[in-house]
Amino acid sequence: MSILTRFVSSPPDYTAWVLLIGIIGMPITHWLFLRAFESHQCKSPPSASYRIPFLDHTRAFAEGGARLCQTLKAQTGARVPLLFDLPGTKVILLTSPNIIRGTLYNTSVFATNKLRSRFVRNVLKYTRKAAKIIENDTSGGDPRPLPGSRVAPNQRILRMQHESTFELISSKHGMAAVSSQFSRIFEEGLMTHGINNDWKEMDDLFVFIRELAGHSGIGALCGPQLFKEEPQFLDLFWAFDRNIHFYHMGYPEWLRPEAKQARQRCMQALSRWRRKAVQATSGPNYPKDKLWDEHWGFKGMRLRNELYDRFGDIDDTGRNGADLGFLWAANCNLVNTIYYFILALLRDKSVRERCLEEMEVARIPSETKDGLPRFDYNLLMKQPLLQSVLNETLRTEVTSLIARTIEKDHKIEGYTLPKNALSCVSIAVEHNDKSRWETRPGAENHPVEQFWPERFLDQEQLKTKCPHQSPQVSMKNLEGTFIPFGIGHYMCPGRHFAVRTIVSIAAMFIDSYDVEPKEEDSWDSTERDYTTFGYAILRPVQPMPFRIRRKL
Ligand code: HEM
Repeated sequence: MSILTRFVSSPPDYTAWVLLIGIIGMPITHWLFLRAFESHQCKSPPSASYRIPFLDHTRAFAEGGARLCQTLKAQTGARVPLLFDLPGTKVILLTSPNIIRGTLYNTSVFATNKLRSRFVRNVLKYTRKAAKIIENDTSGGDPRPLPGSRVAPNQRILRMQHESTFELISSKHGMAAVSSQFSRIFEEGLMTHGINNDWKEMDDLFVFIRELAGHSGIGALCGPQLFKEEPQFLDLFWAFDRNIHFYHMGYPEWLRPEAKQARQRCMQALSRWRRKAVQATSGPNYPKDKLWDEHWGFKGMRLRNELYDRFGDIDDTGRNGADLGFLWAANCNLVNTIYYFILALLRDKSVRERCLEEMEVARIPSETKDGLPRFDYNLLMKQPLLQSVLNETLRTEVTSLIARTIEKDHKIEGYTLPKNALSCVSIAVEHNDKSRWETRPGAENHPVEQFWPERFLDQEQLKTKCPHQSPQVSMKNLEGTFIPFGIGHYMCPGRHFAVRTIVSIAAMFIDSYDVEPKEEDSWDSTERDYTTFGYAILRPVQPMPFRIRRKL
């Protein structure tokens, strides 16, 4: 009897049937058993702490600012993913280096496109169709598309933005061009204040630096024409920055007319600026290789406009939004970091003097008429204390939230992160985790809340090994813990430009000017205005009246 006939014989051949069911059923049973075992092993993330269920978490994310900061910081040190159950969305807070590395590097599961799309629609006023282009681009910014992505090469808007803007600003020549324009505008601005060898009293150090650095940041990227189109641009820009959470949440504009007006006027000015730049540079004699000119500012701004020509759905409003978004990303953290870094150097005489010694190593002859100093940037950046103070400034001040959507169920450290939830890493939480920062060698007596300028110096080398050698910066065990620019594929594309610019500006300023607070204790205020928490570095609350003079 053939095998097949044994299944259709009468009476039935029960042995054959039992064998067949066993052969097919065993692997299935095995698979089901494994699945059940795995899901039993992988728990759902526990809920983040709250006082009033549901309400506390919803209110924190809806309101943002100080309430969100408090709610997130209360979870510091959790070491497991924590769930915030919000109406219609689950947000999973990811903490600890293992979990952060295991998620943010995994770009096929932890994606940015849907969140970017929401941001450009709500904050930057893209049309639905234009936002869809961003949403559909799952290919990432690298030359090779991310695994699993099938976006057509001519629809890879992220890649094109990387090529036109981010790679250019990170390149040796691009970075030097924009950074030197930044310094030029900053120094010209300083000169207009007429500060000489006599003390001059001023109202607020933060406003003073922010004006100078804001003009420089926007002028270095867009050239001088934008401020001619809208002399109030900087004030409107900072008003836009203050309202970023309001826009992002999609609240109706009529609730805050000043927010509506600030964004509208910024975008109108950008529209006029771009139209004029196109007109002035469309002739055949325009030197397209120039990295910087008076019309476009940075070449990347012109290339961005040309790239949008390839996307019919990105109209004038979309381009205004795209440019405003880029200006915002470039300046919202940079400008305030310059302020806090300069403040850290001014506040502590011993640190300032040691940093001035380090700067001497990098000094090069100044050729400028104003006598302002010049430094070799590469040498400046190698100076350990300067690096440590800058890192400590970034550690204590950066508050950004790094958000992704979870594209499929993902298991990590015994927990299942559910598909369609939102994952979120809080830089402020990671930068304030005592269990990681206070256990570093030599850091036991330096609480995370404290600004400790030497935190990033190798304390072991300083104290035990070679106390006579000049100190080294140590980033040991900080991967996934110190993340001011994010981590992984979507890390900040402006980070090299930012560091170079911050250090150059601070060195020039500290070397050339004496600055004193009018009221001694105002130097130490750590009070912050939390309005931009999660998006950008916070502003100080108290004005800081000061006196300033050119060094003798
Ligand atoms: C102290 C200064 C800065 C800090 C602390 C900072 C921090 C960050 C962080 C945390 C992110 C999010 C990364 C992620 O989602 O994984 C980011 C994104 C970004 N940053 Fe920066 N940034 C700074 C300066 C700059 C500058 C100077 C530029 C431009 C010249 C810039 C351009 C951008 C852009 C365009 C993005 C979005 C990238 C994307 O969509 O993939 N940033 N930055």
